[in-house]
Amino acid sequence: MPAMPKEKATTAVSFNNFAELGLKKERLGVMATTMTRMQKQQQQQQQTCGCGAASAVTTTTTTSTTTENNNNSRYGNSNRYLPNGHTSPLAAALASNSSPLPIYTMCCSQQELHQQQLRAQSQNTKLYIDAMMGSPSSSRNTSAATAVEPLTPPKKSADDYIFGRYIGEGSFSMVYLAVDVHTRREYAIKVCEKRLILRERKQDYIKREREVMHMMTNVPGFVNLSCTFQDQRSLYFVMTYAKKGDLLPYINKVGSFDVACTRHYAAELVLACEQMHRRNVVHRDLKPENILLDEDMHMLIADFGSAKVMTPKERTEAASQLSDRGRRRRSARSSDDDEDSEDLYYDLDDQDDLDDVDGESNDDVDGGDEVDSAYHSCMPRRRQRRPRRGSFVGTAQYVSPEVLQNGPITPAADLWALGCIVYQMISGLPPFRGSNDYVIFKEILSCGVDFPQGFDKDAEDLVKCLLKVDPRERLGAQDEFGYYESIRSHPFFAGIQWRTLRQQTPPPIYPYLPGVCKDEDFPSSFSVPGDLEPGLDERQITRLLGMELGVGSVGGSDSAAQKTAKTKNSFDLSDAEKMQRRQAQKTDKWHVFADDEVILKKGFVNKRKGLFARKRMLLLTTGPRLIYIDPVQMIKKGEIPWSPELRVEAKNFKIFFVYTPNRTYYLDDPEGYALDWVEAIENMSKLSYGSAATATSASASASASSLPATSSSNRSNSSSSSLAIVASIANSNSSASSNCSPTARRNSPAACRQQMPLGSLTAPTAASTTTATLAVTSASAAAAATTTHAKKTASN
Ligand SMILES: Nc1ncnc2c1ncn2[C@@H]1O[C@H](COP(=O)(O)OP(=O)(O)OP(=O)(O)O)[C@@H](O)[C@H]1O
Repeated sequence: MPAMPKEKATTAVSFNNFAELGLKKERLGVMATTMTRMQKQQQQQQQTCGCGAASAVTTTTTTSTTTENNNNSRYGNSNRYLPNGHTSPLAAALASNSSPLPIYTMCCSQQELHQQQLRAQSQNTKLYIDAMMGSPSSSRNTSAATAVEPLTPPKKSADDYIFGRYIGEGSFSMVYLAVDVHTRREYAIKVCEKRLILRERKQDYIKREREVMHMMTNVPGFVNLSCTFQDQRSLYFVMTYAKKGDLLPYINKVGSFDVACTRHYAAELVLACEQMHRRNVVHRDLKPENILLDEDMHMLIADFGSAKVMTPKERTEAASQLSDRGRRRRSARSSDDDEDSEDLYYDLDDQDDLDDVDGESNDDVDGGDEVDSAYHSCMPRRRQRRPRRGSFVGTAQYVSPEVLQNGPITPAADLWALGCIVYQMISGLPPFRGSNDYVIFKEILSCGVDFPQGFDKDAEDLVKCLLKVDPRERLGAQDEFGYYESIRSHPFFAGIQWRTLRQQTPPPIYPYLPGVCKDEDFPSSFSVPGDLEPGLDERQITRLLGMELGVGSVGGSDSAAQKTAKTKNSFDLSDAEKMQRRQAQKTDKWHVFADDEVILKKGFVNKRKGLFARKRMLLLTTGPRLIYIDPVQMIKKGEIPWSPELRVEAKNFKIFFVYTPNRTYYLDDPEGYALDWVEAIENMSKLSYGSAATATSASASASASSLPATSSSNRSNSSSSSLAIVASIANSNSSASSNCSPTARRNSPAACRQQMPLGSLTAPTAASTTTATLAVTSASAAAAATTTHAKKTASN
């Protein structure tokens, strides 16, 4: 999920590293003993080497598919399960790791020696991973010897779960939905490949994630870690399954949330921050992708790989460092005792990789434009990662200025992220955007936040209070430890019942469209376009009622092309007609964007994403395709993907929505041809996918046409929309995931083979519900708009 390299590559694990890792004392002690034993054995082996050169000996734990159960093994409370009185599975694992089997003992050349040392180092690293997760070999040995076998909980292994489907992937992990064969409970199981962890040197990351997940298990609002185990190839984290996926696709789908919805999720995030911070955990990578949603649409915070667990001393030191205004980032670099201090340092003076600072990606084939480009850059995926000389913990768009400047890490870093996320929920995009990290970082340090028109004023104030460059000035930073009174009492949160928040049903996800009034069919801001001809002739009526078939809403300058288009009302063109039309449109300046297809309809629209809008020329072609073009730069910006699931809905004469499985496109035709567009797109859909694709829509349309155009009907439209949004995202999640990705196949062919349909795992009616709901919504909205128009015409 996170796209940025989160940490400096750790050196191969040596004994000294353990101390840096801040392991608990007893664990450190046991590890020390083990490592000393290993070193001694190596020395002994070296002594047996007769050539005088130091030869390395590697050891093996004779790994097998035996697994080690760490179930319920939170340190300190699970001793009764552990063999030989060890205080943790880690200790038990390490202590029993005392009989490594020598693989070889041989005299060797320097080169061989080097290779052997590398192998030994890697083996030590492996042992370290074993130690983190509980060593399989050690557990086997120990359990054989132990007298307390009956107290050992049943060992878990991959065989205890049915792996249902692929959910997603991280840098070195795959996450699957699985069912415990004994309890039938669903879990998300993160399977981390040891090979990749070693290669990427992510041992610390994994250790930290496990440690913090343990700390946050059973805390409301967090993904529980049910158990961990491992086999020869992988480490397994068995976690709460967050059924509704992460927050980002929801924002993406509706563009942005309405205020009630934003308020609720922001409040849940405040509670989560309180829970973490009172445990001295700073997440450091809060972002919509790391906010998962449970079945009831409540937040579950995940992904603690970047988290920092602060000791009280560190907290005090950070606080005092914060007050030292004269401290500059370069001097901080040498003195900071944060284990990640070098990782955190991002050198903004480094011009080495400042290519494309002003560049803008035009190659957005996924249906994006420059807003989307910014958006996509806000969702840095792994493939967007670039190796850097200095890196940092977190994700570019949400990283706080003090993290960028290598300042002391305090919980206020998460409050900064909270401000970014509130901004994104309301507006659709994070506050700091840019074509590359450098631009984003400059934006962050200058804290130049623009609030687009329509941004809720209380939300704006809250965001401004949270996005303070000086962490001490951030709202909540001076509050009582782990209780953000000043945030809770901000006017934006008025009405929030904090104590029962997680028991309440979250508000449905409504798009936030200040231009679309929910209580009237025509927003008061509607103004008649100046370039329309006066009168109410047949053509105007047709335009107003949206009955004109297949004729484009073309601006004045394109009226010739419009006349050409008007000659055909049907999209069902013969080959000869197509050829003729193509010939005729060659003089049209938009023709070059149509890839030699016939342009059936075209017109300027404002394409909205959250509160942001861009003017675009929209083309409907015989493809069928919906292509949008930047009319200033004359660049194709993207396409709305066609599929049988594509649906279209008119909100009023100006605004229409195009629903696709993964995104809703909010389009605003300033000339008021929204109903034309709906009609044309539906016609094209019928033509491409048969009447079945639109049959539901048509029948719903017939029945919905008798619906009164009241505000309540509008509200129910919105409600249907939002339900559909949840259903369709959940559905698209499952359908997208049900296809085993290439990476999944590559990494876990067995798991992919196991992708059997698990009846209890899927929501079989989701697709049909979504389709029907959207169709009804579309039809009733059109009916509402038409009826109201008729009323207005009559009154005129
Ligand atoms: N408990 C869970 N329930 C449902 N989905 C999950 C769960 N945990 C992770 N996922 C999903 O699985 C995907 C991969 O998650 P994972 O934690 O492996 O990687 P990541 O955190 O995205 O990336 P990285 O490991 O690089 O930080 C994500 O898309 C995430 O939304």
